[in-house]
Amino acid sequence: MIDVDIALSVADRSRRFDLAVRFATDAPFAALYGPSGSGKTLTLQAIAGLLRPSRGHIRIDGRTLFDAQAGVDLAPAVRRTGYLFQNYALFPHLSVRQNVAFGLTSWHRGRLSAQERERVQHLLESFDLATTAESRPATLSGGQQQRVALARALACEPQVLLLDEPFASLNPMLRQNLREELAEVRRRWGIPALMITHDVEDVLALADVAFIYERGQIVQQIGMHDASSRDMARIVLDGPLASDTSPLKQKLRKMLQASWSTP
Ligand SMILES: Nc1ncnc2c1ncn2[C@@H]1O[C@H](COP(=O)(O)OP(=O)(O)OP(=O)(O)O)[C@@H](O)[C@H]1O
Repeated sequence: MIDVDIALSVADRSRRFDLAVRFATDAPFAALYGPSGSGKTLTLQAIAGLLRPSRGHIRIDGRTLFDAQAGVDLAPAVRRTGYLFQNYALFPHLSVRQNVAFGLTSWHRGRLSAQERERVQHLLESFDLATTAESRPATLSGGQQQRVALARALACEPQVLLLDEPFASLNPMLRQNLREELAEVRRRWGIPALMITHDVEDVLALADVAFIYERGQIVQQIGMHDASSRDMARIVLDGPLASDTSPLKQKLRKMLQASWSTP
């Protein structure tokens, strides 16, 4: 169960943004969906402990990561959240093995215990990366790079995976394959995921529930398995892809618009 109820503000000299979101879900795969600048990344950063909310709480499986009233604010390293950054953010100067080990906090102290070395090796093997373990990320395919990023995110034995637009800037063919791979990994490891996306196809292919963001708030929650045509129309037509012109999305738009306008 992911239980989030937080408010926070960020500001620089000229602007200020207020986030106030509340959701609780036990869905295995939840999408945070909405226009650019609506507060999705700030939400993930707050869950990971990279930003401190001014009020509220964050609980995962009953474990409190943050509670303003009770004065609980766990450090990012002990929150057990597996963060998969946009475009994976692999370290180009580190080998695949070192990138995966980076997910373990002790790596930063400069040495891994025998048990941790074993865990890294196990992750490399599970993700079919053992033969590329000493290579640099740039020499890997897109799929292999995603697997390195996932292995790194899983190294800390997370209670939740936080995925920030995992497929942004990938070509459509690769996207499709990587969606399947991500779904399979998530199932195999049995870890719930929160995924930011701008792509309605990610929501349709992966999400059990979608939280629709607008201007720092969640304005709707849509259960994807029993979504009505009106809900679906909202996702496609009112979402950030309303002006998308790809043929598949245009077709879907027409279909949904028709079903939406049928009494
Ligand atoms: N440190 C900061 N100082 C000031 N404003 C910030 C700061 N961090 C984020 N913002 C602003 O907060 C708003 C929400 O940002 P956020 O990154 O959460 O949006 P998002 O929904 O994830 O967008 P995208 O989908 O484009 O990544 C944006 O207007 C952003 O410019």
